[in-house]
Amino acid sequence: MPSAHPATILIHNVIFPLFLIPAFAIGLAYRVFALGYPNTGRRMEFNSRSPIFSEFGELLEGIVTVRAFFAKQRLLDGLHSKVDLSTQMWYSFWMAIRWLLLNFITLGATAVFVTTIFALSGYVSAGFTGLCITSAVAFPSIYWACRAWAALELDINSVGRLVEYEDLPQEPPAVIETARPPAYWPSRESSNLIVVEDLVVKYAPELPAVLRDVSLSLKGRERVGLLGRTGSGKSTLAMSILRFTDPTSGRILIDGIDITKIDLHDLRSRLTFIPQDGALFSGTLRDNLDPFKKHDDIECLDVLFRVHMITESVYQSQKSFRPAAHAGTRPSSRVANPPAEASSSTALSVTDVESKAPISLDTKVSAGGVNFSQRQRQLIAMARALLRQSSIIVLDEATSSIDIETDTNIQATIRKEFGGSLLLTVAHRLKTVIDYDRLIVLDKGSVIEFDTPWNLIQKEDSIFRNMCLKSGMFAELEQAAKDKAANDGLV
Ligand SMILES: Nc1ncnc2c1ncn2[C@@H]1O[C@H](COP(=O)(O)OP(=O)(O)OP(=O)(O)O)[C@@H](O)[C@H]1O
Repeated sequence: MPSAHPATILIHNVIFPLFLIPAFAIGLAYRVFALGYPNTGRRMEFNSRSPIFSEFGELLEGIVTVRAFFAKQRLLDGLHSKVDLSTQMWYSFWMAIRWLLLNFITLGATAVFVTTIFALSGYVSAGFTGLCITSAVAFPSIYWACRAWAALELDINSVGRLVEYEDLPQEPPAVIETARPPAYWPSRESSNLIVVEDLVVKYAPELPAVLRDVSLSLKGRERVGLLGRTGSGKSTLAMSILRFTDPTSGRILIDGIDITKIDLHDLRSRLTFIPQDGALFSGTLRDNLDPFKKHDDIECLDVLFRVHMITESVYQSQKSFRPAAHAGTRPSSRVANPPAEASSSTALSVTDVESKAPISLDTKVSAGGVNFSQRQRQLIAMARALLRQSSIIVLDEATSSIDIETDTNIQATIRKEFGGSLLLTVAHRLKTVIDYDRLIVLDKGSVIEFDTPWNLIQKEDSIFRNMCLKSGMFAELEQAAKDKAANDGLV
């Protein structure tokens, strides 16, 4: 093989670096396109798609409200515009991909062209030219690297979100072995069963206080109504007792124990909460009533009957087929004597079963209890509370979606069955709580009135009296409050 001419070698060594100029320019162009793409293409499309899913999910959750307010068209238009935007972004995304591919192919062709020019000028050996051209032809495959990189970035974003969720403030550990309350806690005989001291609650450090310096003391076996305008903090106070929100300052003592010092499981297993919309899980009705299988079937049927979920005829027929199924559990003390009001003619005529098939303990419950109405879910929550017989029961507007007739029956059941417990009811109906022992009236997070219904209704400038006057049932409420006070020997 003839050796290269010395002049050629000189030219190679001095002039060849000239090739670096177009190589640098082409490399820079690749970099600009490659870095620009992930910021524009996939992210635009991704960001415009997630609002559709979240809005659709919210829409399904609130479909009843949407229909009630005839907001279907407005929300549909909103959803359509989001779908339009996402489609535009999707189109732009694919156009960006094509644009990127076109640019990369052009850059690859430019690189081949420049190499060829250098080769033709004789400055580069044939072998080196071949190597350069082969490499330049492969340059557009950077395109796939770009797409993979963009996909990786988006996936890493999802991991980033998971890491964020990991850093969210957590509830305290479920079990604090060193601070377990005694088995008899909380005692229903305590004269200071719930004591709230200077309680301040905020939902977030930057938000204003929802409860401000709330102080009160509730006795065992007392029935206390919690009243106030919307947003006054009734639910927050009720939830604070179960530590759904922790105090910003102040404390809540239950039968002498600060509830922040014991574990959540102990606290919540000793109290009963009947929420507005009782949560149910998938399984049978029996599983929902008594998940830990502590009661026999007849006790479960008994409580269903007591809350008017089943009629007396259904109760009697199912009872006869069900001996006490769970050996070793305590026998029902109530079965022999069905509740007085349940055996009355009113109870006999009440049919609370909304479906035609009679409800039994084996009735299937779908996840979330969606095959039961909200009213039935509340009744089941009440039946569960009856089974548990806790010394503290918190009811959050538990009768708000129940018709007047059923409400009357339920109220009678509550009075009879929960007599041995401290009952704290978040109420919207004055009638519900007018014969309670005491009423708490909240306004803007502060307790402004706390007395017996009779004392409050008599007070000329009391907010409770004003509420009664505005209800249009003043005379009836006043009489009920007076009867209650007379019963208690207060008048
Ligand atoms: N999760 C939350 N995050 C932030 N603020 C909240 C939250 N829940 C309630 N609030 C605010 O706390 C205040 C009190 O709400 P709360 O639900 O306790 O009042 P309420 O008297 O029970 O009202 P309602 O009668 O409408 O149920 C309201 O201003 C409400 O906007």
